[in-house]
Amino acid sequence: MGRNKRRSRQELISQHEKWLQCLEEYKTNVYYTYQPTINGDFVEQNRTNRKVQLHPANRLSISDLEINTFHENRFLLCRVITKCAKSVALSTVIEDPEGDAERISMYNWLPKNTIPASGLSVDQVSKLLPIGTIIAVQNPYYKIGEDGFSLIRSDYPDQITIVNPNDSLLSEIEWESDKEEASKNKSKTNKNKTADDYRLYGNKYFEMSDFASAVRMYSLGVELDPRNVTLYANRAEAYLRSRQFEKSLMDTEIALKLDPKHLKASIRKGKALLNLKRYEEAVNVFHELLKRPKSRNSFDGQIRREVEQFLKQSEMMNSENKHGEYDYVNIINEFLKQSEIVEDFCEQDWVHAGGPRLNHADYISGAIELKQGGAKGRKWVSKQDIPQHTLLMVSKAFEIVFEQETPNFFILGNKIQTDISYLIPPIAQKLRDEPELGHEIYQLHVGPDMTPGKDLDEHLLKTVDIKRIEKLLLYNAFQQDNGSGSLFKRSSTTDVDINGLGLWLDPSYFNHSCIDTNAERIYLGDLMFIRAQRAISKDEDLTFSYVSPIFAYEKRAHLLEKFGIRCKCRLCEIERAEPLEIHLRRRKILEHFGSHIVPKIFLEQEIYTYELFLIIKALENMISELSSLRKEHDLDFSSIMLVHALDKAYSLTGNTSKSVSILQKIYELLKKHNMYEHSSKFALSLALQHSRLGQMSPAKKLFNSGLYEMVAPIIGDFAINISQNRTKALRIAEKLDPAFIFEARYAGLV
Ligand SMILES: C[S@@+](CC[C@H](N)C(=O)[O-])C[C@H]1O[C@@H](n2cnc3c(N)ncnc32)[C@H](O)[C@@H]1O
Repeated sequence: MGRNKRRSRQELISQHEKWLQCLEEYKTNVYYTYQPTINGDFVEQNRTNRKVQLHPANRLSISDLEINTFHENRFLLCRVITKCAKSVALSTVIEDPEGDAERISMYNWLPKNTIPASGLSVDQVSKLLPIGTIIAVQNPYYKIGEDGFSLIRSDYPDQITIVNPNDSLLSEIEWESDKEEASKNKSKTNKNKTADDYRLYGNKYFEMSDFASAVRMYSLGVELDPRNVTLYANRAEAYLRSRQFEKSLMDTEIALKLDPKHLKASIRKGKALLNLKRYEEAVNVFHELLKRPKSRNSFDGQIRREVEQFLKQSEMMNSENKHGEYDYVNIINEFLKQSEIVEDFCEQDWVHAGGPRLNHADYISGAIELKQGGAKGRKWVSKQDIPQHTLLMVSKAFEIVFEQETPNFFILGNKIQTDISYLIPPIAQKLRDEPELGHEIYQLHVGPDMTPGKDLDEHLLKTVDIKRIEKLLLYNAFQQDNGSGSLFKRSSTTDVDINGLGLWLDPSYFNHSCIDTNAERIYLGDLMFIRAQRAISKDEDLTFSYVSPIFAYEKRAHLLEKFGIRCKCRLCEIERAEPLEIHLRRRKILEHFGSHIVPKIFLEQEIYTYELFLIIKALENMISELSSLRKEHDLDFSSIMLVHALDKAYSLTGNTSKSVSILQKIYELLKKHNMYEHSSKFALSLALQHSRLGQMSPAKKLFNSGLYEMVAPIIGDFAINISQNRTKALRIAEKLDPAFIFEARYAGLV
């Protein structure tokens, strides 16, 4: 047997810690070859994934496990005692109530495409199953690993249930290691601890930002003295810091019952309410607080100013939430401020400060409603006629990961993009902290293989179900850089180039269409603003495009396939019906454009004058051929980028007059389809071209149109000929594209 024998708890932990250190140091350099099974998952044997009833009679201990045995219909109750590591499987060390420890490898916890090595840091991965999490491993398999030591293996995330500490399953369970810890503590000096001792311990942990331990200490204090107001008030703050807002609110309410005038408990109650999106109640709490006389409870100076600030914020969020009134100029400023690049003194480098998460409220217009319907499932529908550019919805991301928050690796030469595996750990953590959120998030579409959220029972809605989170992200996550909505991408001249991958709940019920959409979205940091793209009639299904219609059919179809969508919009139907030769020819032209012309024109490769003329000729021929391939000219989006390149090439030669007519044609096409994100750019380019030709009157008209088309999707409809409005629009445009507005000023258009 020798090496097969089970290792001690200490050996297991120290071995695992070495492994964690190795992962932290080498990150993606650890490369694994792997052979996925036919269905693509890592499944060792085609064993059953039958659910086991979590009844004490079915419980196993580590000492009951037999090597090479699949313990069908049994479950192992255990607790995580080390941080999780992720290579191919997620691995950690667990203990059972009897005090035995063993390592466990859990497969298929993160999507396959993140393997080899996902690039998630140890801390990010640890959010999946933090230390102390109690799990029930169903149908555990016990085996000898490649290193000759034993391990528990689980192949299906839905076979691992995270057990709530209050679950009745645990009522009879006593953890041996807790008893040992308690007796160790007792044998030390702290035999007669008081509630106040625990308060002080809690405060110490709090100062070290270990909020979970602080909560534990305050709770021990509460057990000794259930009427101790300070303990509840302190625990409320520790809960706030760990973003457990329901629990925080509950503690503030107990504290305020015991002492209705408790200042800190009241402030914390307001903060918890604000975070729970109960804005009006938060306003009332802060408002009441400010009525207090200045001297009371030393309620003046700094604290009073803080409460005034919170009142202001709650009032703002309340009005945003109720009336959809947002201060766009301020929000854009906040966004830019939080997107700034700052100096990292440790690394002696310049880095992004972190993603721009903006503190603003959600809003849903009363003119729309969520309905169940047809083959596409749930959908937003207009309840009345809605004018163009009306604000339909504002939504803050449930969770978002910005590019610069993830290490950008190159594995075998390919940049690994932010993918949904980065979102799974923070969402798992959020649901663990606030299980009530499961109600909302689990209603999202999860594809055909899983039970719909509406059919899940109350208990399942409160569990952390990794497989379900992965699925719902596959169908609902938005990539900000997918060709629509990323506001600052409109300009190649701003420094701001921050994209995130996020989950927005209410916007997830907008269905897709490539063209003929009636809604459009833009992002500012983690906020998504959705407006009516055109005038909408009563009872219309509301749609926006998940992928830009400017993408070629093949690319759109490929992206949409991931959502399980075979799009039936006008554009897709026409393109699908086109003969193969036309497809191939178009693809060939676009490929040639992408590989030969884009680098010269857009990526600023060196270019000689004679080359420029050759490129212009080639582009003219390509544009004319693309146009002849598409009979419905109002749907000829394929040459948009080519026209853009042609315009730039003409500008480089100094021959402006030639680009005007060709730009004009594309501009009209884009405007016809209300594609303002692109049309505004063409209008502004056209304005500059006209001004270069000395045609100031059309130049100014086009400049105004471009300005309107750029700004109206952000702030809503406005009369551009009113000077006050124009000034505001210019202020916003200047932030989005400072270089362009500078040029326009120089050309006398502003
Ligand atoms: C983000 S969700 C949209 C809300 C979804 N209808 C629901 O009931 O939850 C995306 C899913 O909606 C459905 N869907 C959206 N647009 C569609 C379309 N144009 N054609 C078919 N199905 C569509 C697909 O099932 C897709 O995976």
